Amino acid sequence: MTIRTLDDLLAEGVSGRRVLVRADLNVPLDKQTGQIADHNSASAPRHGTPDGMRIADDGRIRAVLPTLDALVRAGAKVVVCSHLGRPKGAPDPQYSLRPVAGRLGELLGAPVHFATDTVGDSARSTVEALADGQVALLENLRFNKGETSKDDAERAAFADQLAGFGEAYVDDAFGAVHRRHASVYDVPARLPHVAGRLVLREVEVLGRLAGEPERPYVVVLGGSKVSDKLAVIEALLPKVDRLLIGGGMCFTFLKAQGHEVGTSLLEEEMVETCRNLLERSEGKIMLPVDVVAADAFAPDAAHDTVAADAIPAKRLGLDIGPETVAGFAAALADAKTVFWNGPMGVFEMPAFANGTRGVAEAITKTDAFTVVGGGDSAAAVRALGLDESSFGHISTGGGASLEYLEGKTLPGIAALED
Ligand SMILES: Nc1ncnc2c1ncn2[C@@H]1O[C@H](COP(=O)(O)OP(=O)(O)O)[C@@H](O)[C@H]1O
Ligand SMILES: O=C(OP(=O)(O)O)[C@H](O)COP(=O)(O)O
Repeated sequence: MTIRTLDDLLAEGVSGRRVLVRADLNVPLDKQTGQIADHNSASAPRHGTPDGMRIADDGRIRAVLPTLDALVRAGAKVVVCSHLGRPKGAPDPQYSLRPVAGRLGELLGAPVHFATDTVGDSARSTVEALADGQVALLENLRFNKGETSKDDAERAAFADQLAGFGEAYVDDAFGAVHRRHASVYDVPARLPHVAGRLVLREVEVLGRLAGEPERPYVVVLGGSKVSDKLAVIEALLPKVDRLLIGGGMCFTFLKAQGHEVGTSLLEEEMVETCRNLLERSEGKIMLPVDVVAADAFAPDAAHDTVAADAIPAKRLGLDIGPETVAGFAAALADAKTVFWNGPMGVFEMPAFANGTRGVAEAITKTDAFTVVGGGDSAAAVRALGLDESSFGHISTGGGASLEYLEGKTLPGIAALED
């Protein structure tokens, strides 16, 4: 099995050819409403649009620049596609990629032509009008049911339309390679396909962790995509020495231990799974002993640190508490390999950012090989003003890197193999 690379495609010559690039431009956005405090503007300048959405962190846009720059310099007509957020298969203005087109143009130093639909009239005319070395961005892939459909025929019909925009396909969307979606899985079957620079680099570095990581190997999990990640824990447990669970992930486990979690993020139908995992974990799983519980999901909500087994009924846990941070730091201290995915709390609100900051700092203090994965986790590192160079690798994919570490064959990687 081999995977051809962007360099192979460039060697064939792409001048004047239309190249379809699947990128993961799923950047964190916030609204200019003051709802989320602008605590990170010093380290991460925001890029806004008149319609009110701002890019809180442009790391995922920057990550795809090496691939796009190379194609532009080689004179390709570059058609970029991506998802943003989780719209439900129909246009939804809050998930428009328009602000991303603006920022991508600034970073590339040339305007990016934005199509207001994904495969409709606007996309067709935008792609048609591209000159050599120009870049177009299509509107959010997930505005179309076919992108994420479980029905093969529905995905295929959408993939046929998308593939019509390229003579070759480059996958540089590492953050989405674990998704069996039309643009990731079905389009490469229809076009000559290669891996972009970002995908290659991610696979190379994460390969170090997927093989024989130096021990102790500690994995830290948080964030809010609870059901996605619970599925991964089972496979990871035998490979790790310790698994520290915070963020929105921890409440389903606390519930499984018999504690009430108030109105915290909870996957009721996964409680039994968590109970089984705890029973079989041989003591490897560490959960919070205290949490910061608030009376609302808001930056100015009243909040207190409470014991993890005493969360008041009307409150929700928005961060791990200081005792937990100290315990997690101790569990990390002798690690030789660390993988961290998912913020420990709602770090976007300063009142609930201390857990994420504390655990991130503890990770940087180890002499381990450290990898941070995930759009929001990487954004948190930058937003909290942490030194990016003190981590071994900052991956653009959270779910993708976790599934890669599991040793799974990922649909988006398999689709590139010849
Ligand atoms: N206790 C919590 N309750 C609700 N949301 C949380 C909690 N802790 C963290 N989060 C949220 O999780 C989000 C990131 O989750 P996720 O997408 O899983 O991470 P990543 O993008 O790094 O993979 C952040 O926006 C953060 O606000
Ligand atoms: O943000 C992403 O993943 P991550 O939060 O696991 O890093 C990717 O863009 C994939 O998005 P999805 O989890 O909605 O498929």
